[in-house]
Amino acid sequence: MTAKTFAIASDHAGTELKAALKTLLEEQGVAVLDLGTNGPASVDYPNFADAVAAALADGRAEAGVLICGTGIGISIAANRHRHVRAALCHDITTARLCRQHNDANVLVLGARIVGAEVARDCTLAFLSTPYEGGRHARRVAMLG
Ligand SMILES: O=C(CO)[C@H](O)[C@H](O)[C@H](O)COP(=O)(O)O
Repeated sequence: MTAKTFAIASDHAGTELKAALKTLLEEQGVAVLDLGTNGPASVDYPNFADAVAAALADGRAEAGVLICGTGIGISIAANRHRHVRAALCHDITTARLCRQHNDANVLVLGARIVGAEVARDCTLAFLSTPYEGGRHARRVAMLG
């Protein structure tokens, strides 16, 4: 992943994890565009998936991180956008493989499912793993 700027967003279930991952990304030299939410008030995850998708579409960011309680709802919402390949990851292996095989451009995490350390590992793997291309390129092209 060669992204210089990551867009990051969560619903109310993911604000604490979002803050931790924002710091982690910044420590890795990545600029972070924080698209909310930033408080405990209950919000609707599709709006935050749409915000990250818009940031990718207009070039404000090259990659994203999305967080909700399970990661499921916000993944479904993000993947309705044709330019988004959002991967819900639960471990370092899926975070690595979604980059190598799927050229995922959005990492999705479930804040109520994975612990903070696993989420950090997933983020670092996502950030450091390049897309392999080759046989995967044909398949990824079929997605869009
Ligand atoms: O939509 C979800 C499941 O795919 C997310 O996990 C949400 O964060 C969750 O549904 C929010 O639940 P809450 O009871 O309203 O906090």
